[in-house]
Amino acid sequence: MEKVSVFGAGSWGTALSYVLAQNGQDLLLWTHRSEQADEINHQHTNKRYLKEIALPEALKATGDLPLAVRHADVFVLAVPTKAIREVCADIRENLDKKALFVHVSKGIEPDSLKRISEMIREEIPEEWLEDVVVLSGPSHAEEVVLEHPTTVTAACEDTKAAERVQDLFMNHYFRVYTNTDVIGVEIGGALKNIIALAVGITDGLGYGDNAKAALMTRGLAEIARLGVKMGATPLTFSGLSGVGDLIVTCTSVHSRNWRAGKMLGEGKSIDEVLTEMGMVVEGIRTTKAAYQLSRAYGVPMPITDALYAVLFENVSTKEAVDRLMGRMKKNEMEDLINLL
Ligand SMILES: NC(=O)C1=CN([C@@H]2O[C@H](COP(=O)(O)OP(=O)(O)OC[C@H]3O[C@@H](n4cnc5c(N)ncnc54)[C@H](OP(=O)(O)O)[C@@H]3O)[C@@H](O)[C@H]2O)C=CC1
Ligand SMILES: O=C(CO)COP(=O)(O)O
Repeated sequence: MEKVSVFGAGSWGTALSYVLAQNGQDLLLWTHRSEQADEINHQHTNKRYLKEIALPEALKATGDLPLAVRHADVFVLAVPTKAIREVCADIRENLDKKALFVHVSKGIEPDSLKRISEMIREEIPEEWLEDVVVLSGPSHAEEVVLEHPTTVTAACEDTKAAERVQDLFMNHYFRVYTNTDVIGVEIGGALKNIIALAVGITDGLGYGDNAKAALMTRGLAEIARLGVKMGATPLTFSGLSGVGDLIVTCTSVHSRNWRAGKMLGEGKSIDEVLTEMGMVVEGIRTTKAAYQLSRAYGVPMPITDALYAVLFENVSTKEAVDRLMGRMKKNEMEDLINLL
């Protein structure tokens, strides 16, 4: 049994706490809302994020961040990318021992263009940081808490650290693999949200499965192109955190990114979509970061460019699709050959 604190009690932090509590880990879930901690401790629900799901009684929550830091040797960060630095800074203020940091968020920071493991390493002094492991893959919280079979990957250059995380989470419905390609796993997990937004848009516009397959296939090509230029292993993109997560996010009604895209395609504004969603839609900020990354690395990313134009340049969704279809002709394998 390990002492684990999860930071962030949204859908994913709560679902992962469900798994950890069921696995018999000594688990504490931190939320910045103390009334939510009360609900989890006394009613064993987190209705705002997971509706009527009954949480295990062993899943204890707190609104006291210093207590959560003192409690554990393993910290699981489950807040949106935008909140990672703030939560790390609060943890840092209370640290007095080394800890293993696990992050489960899927995004890239615009402007700095940092991946989340890089942000954590910038915020937590080396003397307190045992290592950083990323846990990622096709895994909607709503299905994990129903104990439906789910597979993810734990990535760290140090295989032993990845295996420790594998042992923490693995059970009969939550299967965890390991991987040493942190860059590939983080890039795949973050950038699939862009493609899910784009697929949602085409669904909202009334286009069919041909458009969906086109975006998923060419989306994976542009994600891999960028990822490999950044140092990822090409094969990672055919794994759980690559094509696996791309499939689940582009095809599931649970995906906030897909749902947001669909509403945009139906003609709603970004503000209307975000208000209606009430949960994080990571792909919006990540589109900005990926647009910047494509320029920084000199990698063409036409789908990202089209979505950027919709989100930040007021181009209509229909016009963005027409621009994508009207691009110059090319050989399908042209850039992919270089990945081998
Ligand atoms: N949901 C899923 O199935 C999966 C999500 N992920 C990733 O996990 C990450 C978290 O997503 P998810 O749980 O779904 O998001 P949600 O929107 O469901 O929840 C986010 C949680 O973080 C809290 N939060 C936001 N900002 C802060 C802050 N500054 N300090 C403390 N807490 C904060 C929110 O609090 P409040 O209630 O006050 O807003 C909320 O509890 C994302 O990067 C997502 O891509 C990965 C795999 C699966
Ligand atoms: O990453 C996810 C599933 O693996 C969740 O995707 P959404 O954030 O689009 O809901």
